[in-house]
Amino acid sequence: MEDDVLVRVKNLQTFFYQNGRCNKAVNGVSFDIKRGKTLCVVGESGCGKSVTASSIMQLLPELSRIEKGSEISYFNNGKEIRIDQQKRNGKVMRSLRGSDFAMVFQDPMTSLNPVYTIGYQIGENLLYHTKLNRKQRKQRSVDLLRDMGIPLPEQRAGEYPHQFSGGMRQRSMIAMAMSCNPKVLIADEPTTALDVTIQAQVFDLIMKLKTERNTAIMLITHDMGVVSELADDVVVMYMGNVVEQGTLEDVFKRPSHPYTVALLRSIPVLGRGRDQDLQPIRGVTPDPYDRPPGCQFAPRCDFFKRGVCDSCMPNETKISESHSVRCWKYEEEVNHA
Ligand SMILES: Nc1ncnc2c1ncn2[C@@H]1O[C@H](COP(=O)(O)OP(=O)(O)OP(=O)(O)O)[C@@H](O)[C@H]1O
Repeated sequence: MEDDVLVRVKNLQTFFYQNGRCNKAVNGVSFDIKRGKTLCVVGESGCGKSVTASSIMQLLPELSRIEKGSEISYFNNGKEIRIDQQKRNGKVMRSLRGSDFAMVFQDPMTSLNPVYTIGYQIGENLLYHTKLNRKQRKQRSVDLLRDMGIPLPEQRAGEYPHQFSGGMRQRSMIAMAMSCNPKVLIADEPTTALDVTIQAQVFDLIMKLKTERNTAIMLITHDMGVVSELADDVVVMYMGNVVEQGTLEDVFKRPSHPYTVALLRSIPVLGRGRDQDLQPIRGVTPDPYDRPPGCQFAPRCDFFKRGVCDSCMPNETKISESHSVRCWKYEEEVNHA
């Protein structure tokens, strides 16, 4: 095992069961989260980004289940901790969450408790995961708020979430997440509720943590512009599958899955010039409870389409050491090479 892999997700399948129907929300997802790297997971709404993150943190919504055959391995000083996904080893996960792995959610107001001060809420995480006494916890909470760029941290630590602006709440959430120096920070659309300038400040902060503390970042976004600025590695998801993954250069310079190509053509990307011709992706995503049997993107694919695409799901094919694609075009090329 390479030393820099901190989380390895292999064939993750997380399904929802409702009224006798099944939604294969995450269906065979594999990737690594590596020390000091930013992995951006990108794809349109409902493709399974958040459910993948919740599966890694073992914080799944009701009605969902991680299926047999799924593997998530956590690495601590090179030692592998594998959680039995069926038994969900709560005690081990609780000790990992907050100390080794932390998560920042889309809307800080849903994660912050309105009746406790910000300082108290940061201190609570320290209480569970460190041996610091009350005074030390208080001091560390103030230091963390200062590190996150919150002015007058001594005073702010004694204030309540409603007294903070949206950007400051998100910074406090990051302070809370970083309180025990986690090795992995999962940020699920952390700037959705913020305006553009504050978004940039929050991303700057996350990137500072990556460089200064060598934290591994898994950043979930639907914004290819953000990906192009921040990612080292990119995972592109569509309807529960990883359709393409590779380094930033692989995915942006040599996009290979028809969905990635369409996604890049449909959004303005910095550096491509003013005359870029934007083309929306035709069609809509299918009903997640009634998915097509073959490639999930086949009904909308304009670039490459064979009969097999409608009937069978392609496997992931490696097209270079760092770059893989789930598309029949590449599977056929590799098999016939
Ligand atoms: N609590 C839930 N109950 C039922 N179905 C859910 C729940 N959460 C997610 N799903 C379903 O799981 C699938 C994946 O959803 P997920 O939230 O992971 O998508 P996403 O890519 O994160 O989208 P967004 O960018 O909108 O957050 C979708 O089909 C969604 O409807």
